[in-house]
Amino acid sequence: MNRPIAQVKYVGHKKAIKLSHLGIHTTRDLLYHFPRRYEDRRQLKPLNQLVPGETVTVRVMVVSWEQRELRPNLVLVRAEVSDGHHRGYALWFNQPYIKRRLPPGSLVLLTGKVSRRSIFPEIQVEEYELGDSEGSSLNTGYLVPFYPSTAGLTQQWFRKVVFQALSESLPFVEETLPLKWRERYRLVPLSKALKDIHFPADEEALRQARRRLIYEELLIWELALALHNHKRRMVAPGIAHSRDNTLVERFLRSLPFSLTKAQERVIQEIFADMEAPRPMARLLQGDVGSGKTIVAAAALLKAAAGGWQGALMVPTEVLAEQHFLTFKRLLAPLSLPIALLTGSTSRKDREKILLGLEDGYISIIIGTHALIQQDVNFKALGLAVIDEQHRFGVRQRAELSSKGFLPDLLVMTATPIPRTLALVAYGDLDVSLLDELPPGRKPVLTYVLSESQRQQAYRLIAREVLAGRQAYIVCPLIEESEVLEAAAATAKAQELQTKVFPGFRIGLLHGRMRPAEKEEIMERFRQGEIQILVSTTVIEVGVDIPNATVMMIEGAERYGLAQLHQLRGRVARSYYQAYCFLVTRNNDVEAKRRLKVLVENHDGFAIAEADLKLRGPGELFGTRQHGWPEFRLAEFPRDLKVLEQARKDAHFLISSGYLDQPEFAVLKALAESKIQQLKL
Ligand SMILES: Nc1ncnc2c1ncn2[C@@H]1O[C@H](COP(=O)(O)OP(=O)(O)OP(=O)(O)O)[C@@H](O)[C@H]1O
Repeated sequence: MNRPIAQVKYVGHKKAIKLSHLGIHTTRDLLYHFPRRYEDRRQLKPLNQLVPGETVTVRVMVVSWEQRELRPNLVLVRAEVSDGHHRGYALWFNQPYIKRRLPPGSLVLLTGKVSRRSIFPEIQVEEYELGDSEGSSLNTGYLVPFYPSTAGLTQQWFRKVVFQALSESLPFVEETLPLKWRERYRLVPLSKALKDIHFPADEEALRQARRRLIYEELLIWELALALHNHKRRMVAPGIAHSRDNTLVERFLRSLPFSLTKAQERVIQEIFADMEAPRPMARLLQGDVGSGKTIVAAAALLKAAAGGWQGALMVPTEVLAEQHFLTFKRLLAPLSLPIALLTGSTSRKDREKILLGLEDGYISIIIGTHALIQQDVNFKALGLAVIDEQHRFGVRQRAELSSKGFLPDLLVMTATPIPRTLALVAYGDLDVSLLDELPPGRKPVLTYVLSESQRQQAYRLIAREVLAGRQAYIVCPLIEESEVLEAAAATAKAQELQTKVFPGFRIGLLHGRMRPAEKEEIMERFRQGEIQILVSTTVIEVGVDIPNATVMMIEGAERYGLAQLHQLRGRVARSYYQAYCFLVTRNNDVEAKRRLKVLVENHDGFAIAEADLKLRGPGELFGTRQHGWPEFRLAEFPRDLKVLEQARKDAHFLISSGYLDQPEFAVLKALAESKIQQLKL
């Protein structure tokens, strides 16, 4: 199974390089490179039974060719084909060389979409295969696999090589699940599952193969997380923070408000964990504006009061700066040394800070991923807090913790994640919930507007600004182009300043600005000097300016619901009534229907569930690489039940000691290599 792929027949050096681009280096990798779809080629239809609009595969002979230039740069090549009884046509566009590949008389399998202009059907060919070529039996007559591929590797070649690799290695496949375990869930053996996932005899065989492989994939994932945490907790005792809360209590009394019940409860849960000698691993979930910052401050302060250092890592510089200012203000009476470290900290300051962290002078450090760079060392890191974790991965979390010796870990997220999904993304963390907003918060009045109705929003913005409040106007999301996004925001700000709000002070914020510029703009907005802030989504997470009461989002249909809820959360942070306008294209009925969810719901969890159903978990977390694990077969929420079972099983296998039995050795090794791969 672990043989280099180049040793498999038909592969060779050149193809091996191509395969490596797909992450395939060994036979095992190839066998775990699963088809992305299958095509039912068990019954090839005769040409006279084709229905326009359907995608079919037919086996035909090429009779003759013709070629026509339909317009400049559009060449049609058309073959008359026959299935022995009936006539039809096969079409290719701009591929005149096809004629040479398939001279009259060639037997060929054509896959494509059917249309009918005359009495004979036409097939616009998406794929063709020589019908009598070597290995053709792999390409027809059953559920035919289609692989994720790359240039220069055809589907036929893939099928041939996978088949070859299967026949060479199936006898040596090491079963990962002992018979008894498989019987419990009625799972097929691994060798059968691997064969059937590539070349299933029928739908049922495919279903069983997938069931088996999904369970295995999730079990290995859960085992890796559980083993990692188990070790973390067992290897050595963690830090037992001091039980003396004098300083924390003084701090809490100094706040201009009293804590909500939920904040009190959550702080107690966190403190109990911190005082215990076991390393804390806790996820704090709280809807936007529920007051997570105070909770983090209390925990960091508790660590610092007992002589340990605390670190708070956040995803953006804007946010780091904001938290730094808040903490400085909140903790000023306690005269604790606090520092800010981001990518734009000057070299001189950075050196000073690194020294302060090493000799223990700095008690609390706030920063971006600049905190996990190699040369950052702590004297005694006792608590690591990570805010907005879905922007980081499991790995960054581990990197920050590794700066101390088993420090307590608190992960905070504002994206309300359904409990079960949190398990996938965060693994084995205990969960605390801030399920209450500070008193007096009114739901944000939310309206969906067409572009042609935008004047309504402008009128309300004018009214609010005149009353002393402030507004955000967020420009449309342009994926993968910060440059275009910045340009659009700049143009928008100009238009608003000259045409719509000439009397108001308008500011501009986008991702292409230097961090110092961004900070300055945010500070001027915070001070009320800027009245309307035109921005890209850089303000999405965590920005806290209670005087802002209007959020207008252009091109709202481009955002996920959970993301819009985040943005709207920027204006629900005070006693003032706040407003949110979601502007979409005229007549986009579908978008309007989707956005209605936000008009009707103010609870982040309900919105996240709705978003999950509509767009899938990758979107819920922003983009794919943001900490959401990639699975080969498992999909969420579809496979949540299996995941929960796998999680229970992983814990049982570890706590019962079964995992150390020889029959589970293969499984354990796979889980351990997963830990390596994740760099936990
Ligand atoms: N118990 C409370 N009573 C009144 N106001 C509070 C309370 N707790 C926090 N606040 C205030 O509510 C606002 C939101 O708090 P905070 O920024 O901590 O929210 P958050 O949970 O981090 O939200 P987000 O996810 O949007 O960043 C802040 O202005 C904060 O000072």
